[in-house]
Amino acid sequence: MTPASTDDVRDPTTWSVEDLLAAKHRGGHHVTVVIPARDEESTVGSVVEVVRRAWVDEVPLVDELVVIDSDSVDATAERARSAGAIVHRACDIRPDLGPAQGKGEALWKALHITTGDVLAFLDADLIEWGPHFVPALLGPLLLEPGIQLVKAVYHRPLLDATGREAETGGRVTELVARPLLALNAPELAHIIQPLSGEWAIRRSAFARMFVPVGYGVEIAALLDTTSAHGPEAIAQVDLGRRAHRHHRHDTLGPMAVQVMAAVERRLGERSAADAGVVALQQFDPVEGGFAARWRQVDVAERPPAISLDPLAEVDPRRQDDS
Ligand SMILES: O=c1ccn([C@@H]2O[C@H](COP(=O)(O)OP(=O)(O)O[C@H]3O[C@H](CO)[C@@H](O)[C@H](O)[C@H]3O)[C@@H](O)[C@H]2O)c(=O)[nH]1
Ligand SMILES: O=C(O)[C@H](O)COP(=O)(O)O
Repeated sequence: MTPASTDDVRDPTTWSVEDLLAAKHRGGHHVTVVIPARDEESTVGSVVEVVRRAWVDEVPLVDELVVIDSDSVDATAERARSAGAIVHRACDIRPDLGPAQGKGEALWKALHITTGDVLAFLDADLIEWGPHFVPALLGPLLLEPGIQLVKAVYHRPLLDATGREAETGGRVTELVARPLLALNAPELAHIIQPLSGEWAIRRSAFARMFVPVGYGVEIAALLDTTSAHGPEAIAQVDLGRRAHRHHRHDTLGPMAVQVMAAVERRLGERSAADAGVVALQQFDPVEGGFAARWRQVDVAERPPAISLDPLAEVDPRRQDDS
């Protein structure tokens, strides 16, 4: 097997926390970590706590730690707040813009209430991971001015019900995202985890993008960064190993639709996605045949945040300077 030797995969052990703090100070950067969370009461508290202890309390690398509560019906918000995060409900941010639900919506809404010029995203369902994720994701943005987007690379096991490693995970990655990139954007085929939920981006770049409200947000950010800045503006960082909660196969269908719709939009193709909602029909085996089950999959996109709020691209601490 060829090792992950693509030239752009950074080894985060080659920079120190002192290097990052110095670069952050020199560049006048303000760093925000955003954790989107929908019904993650069992894990969000520990994700917040680990980041807060390491990078807010002990080392001043992260200036703002925010959880966007994405329509949770469990105790996600309470757990995140008591672990030390600032918590906003996605639906309470700019309610004048109308309702939408999904992971991309949570990240897009974060643009309207956060202050960092550098944004790092972490999923809230992480099981195996570590505090090193944060400085690793931030490194290329703080140390290399030409980098706009940083994607995490990791070994991602598929865990069975007992937590045992059954095989390699990333089912939508392998069956949908990677084939789509091979067909339509071969200049991104070297991205090892195109759908990784752990990524970092400059506010100025993210605020200029159309953002799919659902799980299309990662592939859209990759394609849009490439269109605006070229593939060389994307760095990958090796984070080691990461495990998360797995979806059932049938709930990955809507995720796949959202990833495909985001790519189709960027190819300028007309498709069912133009309607904003795609009806996905799935089938359950029942006695004597199959029962159809319909899922309405939201493939809408939010416009660039700066088109609604010109200040969304500016670190709000600096707005008074102008
Ligand atoms: O409506 C939603 C759905 C999910 N999430 C949160 O988003 C993160 C990732 O969601 P999850 O359902 O765990 O996604 P994965 O199955 O892990 O999907 C992978 O692939 C997706 C498709 O590209 C990415 O968006 C994910 O970040 C990436 O981890 C988690 O913190 C969720 O709580 C929301 O905030 N709102
Ligand atoms: O990123 C993906 O491909 C999906 O989230 C599925 O991941 P999993 O197969 O590791 O659960």
